[in-house]
Amino acid sequence: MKQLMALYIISYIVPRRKRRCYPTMKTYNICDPSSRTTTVDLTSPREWKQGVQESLSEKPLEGYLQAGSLQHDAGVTFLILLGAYAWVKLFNSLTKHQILGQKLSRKLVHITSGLLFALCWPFFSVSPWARYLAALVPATNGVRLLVYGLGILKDDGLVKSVSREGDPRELLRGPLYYVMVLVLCTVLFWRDSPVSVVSLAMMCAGDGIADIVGRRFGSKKLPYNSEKSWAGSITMFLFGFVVSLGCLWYFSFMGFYPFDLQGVALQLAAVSLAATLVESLPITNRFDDNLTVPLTTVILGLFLFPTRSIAGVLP
Ligand SMILES: C/C(=C\COP(=O)(O)O)CCC[C@H](C)CCC[C@H](C)CCCC(C)C
Ligand SMILES: Nc1ccn([C@@H]2O[C@H](COP(=O)(O)OP(=O)(O)O)[C@@H](O)[C@H]2O)c(=O)n1
Repeated sequence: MKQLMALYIISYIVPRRKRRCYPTMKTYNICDPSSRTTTVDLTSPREWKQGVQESLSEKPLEGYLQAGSLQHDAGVTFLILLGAYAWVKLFNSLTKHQILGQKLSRKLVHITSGLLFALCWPFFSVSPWARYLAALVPATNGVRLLVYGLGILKDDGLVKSVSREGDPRELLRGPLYYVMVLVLCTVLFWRDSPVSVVSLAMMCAGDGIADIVGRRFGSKKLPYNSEKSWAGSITMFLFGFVVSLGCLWYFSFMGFYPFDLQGVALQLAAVSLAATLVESLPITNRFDDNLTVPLTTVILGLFLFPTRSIAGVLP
């Protein structure tokens, strides 16, 4: 019985539509249900950009899953909301049983939550409202952070797993900005552009690992910022680059845009370097990293990566 339930859930989550297939190699094919295929030879960043524009210029498949889309997407949203609640609860339990320290717990939630959320995007249908249903997940968590951060309700477990010192008002800064960025990246860029996942990878993985490594191994401070260290910044650059690359590969594997290592490596390195430099600046007291890092990535990413639309509207 349990196996049947598991099979039903998995079959429910993975959209019942033919995935676009981009083999992770020099060329990729767009194979959509009308069995039209386009093969573009990707040998340079320009070709990669042209290839992505062409693949993204395909009209969303009309009528595909339209009938079942809303139910499908609502079901996926509900499952992710449950997952989000359980994920934070898990870290609350690890902190409560002193398996994880509060600071490390917060950073691991910081690194994993947004990435796991973005990795669920392919399970939504091609419907135009999918992104808005998906955005309900971070938006709901934002309301939760507001309610507990303002002290309207109390949840010591939530506060302990996402705050540094256990002060509920901490939820109204970093964590709240974090979920706001998730909402904006979901609604504005969704699966239409690499900018969304690269921005989340830099905010979640890059900025998150900088804290963990920097606190432990950051004895050599930066010349222009005694609060930040070479170890933290170098790790942010490298980990942010690798996780961004992994996210692009994943979305290519799931059929959303082609992946060409040669085509994206330089762009990703530039974005990761820019985000790392901004994060290292002595401005954290006035501008939270959870805003400056994704903002830097989006601005540079819009110039470097092809974007089919912003907020679902052709530019
Ligand atoms: C602790 C967090 C940010 C703090 O950042 P910083 O100030 O230390 O730089 C992250 C807060 C996460 C939030 C409470 C929960 C977000 C859940 C997410 C939208 C969905 C995750 C779903 C997935 C399936 C686990
Ligand atoms: N580039 C960096 C970033 C953080 N860190 C370390 O991590 C701590 C927290 O960094 P942060 O203020 O950016 O933390 P969040 O604002 O990301 O939560 C810093 O006080 C440093 O000890 C570092 O050494 N180098």
